[in-house]
Amino acid sequence: MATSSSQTLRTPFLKTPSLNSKLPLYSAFSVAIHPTRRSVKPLVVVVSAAALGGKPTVLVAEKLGDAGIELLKEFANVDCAYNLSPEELCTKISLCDALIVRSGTKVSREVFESSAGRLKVVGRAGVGIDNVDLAAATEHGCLVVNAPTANTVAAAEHGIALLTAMARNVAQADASVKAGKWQRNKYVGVSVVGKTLAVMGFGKVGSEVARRAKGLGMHVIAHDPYAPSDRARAIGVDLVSFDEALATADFISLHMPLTPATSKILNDETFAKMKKGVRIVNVARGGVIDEEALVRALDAGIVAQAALDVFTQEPPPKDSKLVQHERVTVTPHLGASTMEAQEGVAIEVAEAVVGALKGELAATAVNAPMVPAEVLTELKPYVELAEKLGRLAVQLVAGGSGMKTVKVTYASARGPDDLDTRLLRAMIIKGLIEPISSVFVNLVNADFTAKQRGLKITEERINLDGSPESPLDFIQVQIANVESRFASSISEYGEIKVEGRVKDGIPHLTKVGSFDVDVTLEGSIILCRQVDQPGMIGTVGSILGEENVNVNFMSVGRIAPRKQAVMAIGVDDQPSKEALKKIGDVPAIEEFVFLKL
Ligand SMILES: NC(=O)c1ccc[n+]([C@@H]2O[C@H](COP(=O)([O-])OP(=O)(O)OC[C@H]3O[C@@H](n4cnc5c(N)ncnc54)[C@H](O)[C@@H]3O)[C@@H](O)[C@H]2O)c1
Ligand SMILES: O=C(O)[C@H](O)COP(=O)(O)O
Repeated sequence: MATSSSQTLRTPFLKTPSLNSKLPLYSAFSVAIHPTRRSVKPLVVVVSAAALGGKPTVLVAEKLGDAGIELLKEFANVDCAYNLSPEELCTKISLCDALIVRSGTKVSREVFESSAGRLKVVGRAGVGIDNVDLAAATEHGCLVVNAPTANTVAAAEHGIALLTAMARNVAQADASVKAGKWQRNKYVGVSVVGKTLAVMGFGKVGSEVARRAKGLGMHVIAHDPYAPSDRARAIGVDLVSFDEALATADFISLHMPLTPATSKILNDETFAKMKKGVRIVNVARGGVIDEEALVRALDAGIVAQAALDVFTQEPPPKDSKLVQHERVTVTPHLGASTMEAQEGVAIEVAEAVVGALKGELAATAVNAPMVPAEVLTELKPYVELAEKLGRLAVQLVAGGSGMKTVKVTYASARGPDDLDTRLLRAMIIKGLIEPISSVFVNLVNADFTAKQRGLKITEERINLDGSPESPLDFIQVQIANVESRFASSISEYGEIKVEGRVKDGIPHLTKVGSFDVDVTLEGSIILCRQVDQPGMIGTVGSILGEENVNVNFMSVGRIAPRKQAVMAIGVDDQPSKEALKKIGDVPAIEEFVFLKL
């Protein structure tokens, strides 16, 4: 195998722009850490900032706390339009960059389709995102953020309020007194002290309910297949199986999300496993209970009482047997409705939406992978390198040869667990796909978009010896089974190959095919293969100079002196067709290609 050497020529008149100034808006990012989260896990969000030319427009489709509206107004045009029909929402959305909702608005696939790519972020001013079609959001590259912490206490307090109100028949007795009656014997309640409460779903709300219930003197158990046992131990709660929870609880309080696995998790079969006379509280989601089965369980005396804040259909039908049931206490989805919680979620969601529109990280993104802040800071220049290598590689593919398999190699001295490559992979996919399609690719939809286009991305690591100071030594992108517009970019194994490194914080192209080169990945690049001979740099340089095209970097990689060489020229401006033709006409130049970054 021929070895190649390289010589680098940096034009002295060129000043190196700062990395940030070179970052395109659509890939700009920074770090945000949510201050109130127990484990701080910022998320990377790479969001189009197409709207940043002017002020973006945020549609607020449900009542949001004033503090959140004020925050949004500092950055965006805010359109507050409540009670929109699904059709009105679809019409309006095409003019909006962001949408903020609570649980009352269905953000369906049609909404994303109607936005025609303009909608970049959906903010859910609360926890549950079951009213947002997450798959459709991801497919459309739309980030979904929520406000996961600010209403936790409100929901837990409401759960406790319902539990105690139910136990003492407060709502029924209140209605009775207002109807002019005085029924002291009818409304004898039950005490909660010493009773067993099963908290189903031991997350944020569930654990706060458990804490409060312990304060009421209840014996608290919990079922949650994913909850850490040390959190339960710290609160003095035993984690038990689903069946054990059902069989031993006097009260059951539901706090799991509505997912395919939890849908109608309380049904005829599971009610039959409960202790006779059990009391049920639901401030999670209506859909976790089979509501007809609950009516049957109430009528059969299995369930003594239920207190419900949430329903399968909201608002529930007026003649709902469940709502009208004498032993059922209901509230209209008020769990998060305290002054404090609404101000909190408004600020939490407004900050996340504004940040996402600016292309920053969102700590509360629900459809983008997590990348810890420190990893992100380190990877920043490599993120740019990854995207540009993808852009270069795809432009080398000859038209009509298709692109099915891409292999990415990361060479690093870091241990395998010490390098998170998801962000890099997403940026390579962005670089590969955007130049050949109208699809906007970001961290949210990169893997999906690649899969949809039948593009198989395989990743490999080369473990290097030496100091693991920098996260990566080089990144290599290879496209297999294609022809190239620049034959010299085909490696000895028959694939298009480009390789790059970060030098002094700047991404460089360091290999094309089997040729070593060295050119900064700024502006655009001309690659020429020529017979190595004196005067070539000058000849091509003066053709570009005559055209007033600024050359920012040049390097020549050659197999051996006076044999074939690849010259890589970084240019700030796009040369005219005539200039490119003149370069092609230089007798010693065997092939050349112009690549836009
Ligand atoms: N009524 C309201 O106004 C109101 C307010 C806030 C939250 N909520 C709802 O309360 C629920 C909990 O919210 P959160 O903030 O505590 O969420 P969370 O994500 O912090 O907690 C949910 C917990 O449920 C667990 N879980 C998942 N699947 C489960 C299963 N099959 N069985 C048992 N546990 C399971 C998870 O492991 C997690 O610990 C959500 O449905 C949310 O939408 C309602
Ligand atoms: O999931 C939530 O945060 C609660 O159900 C609150 O919903 P809301 O914002 O519609 O009150």
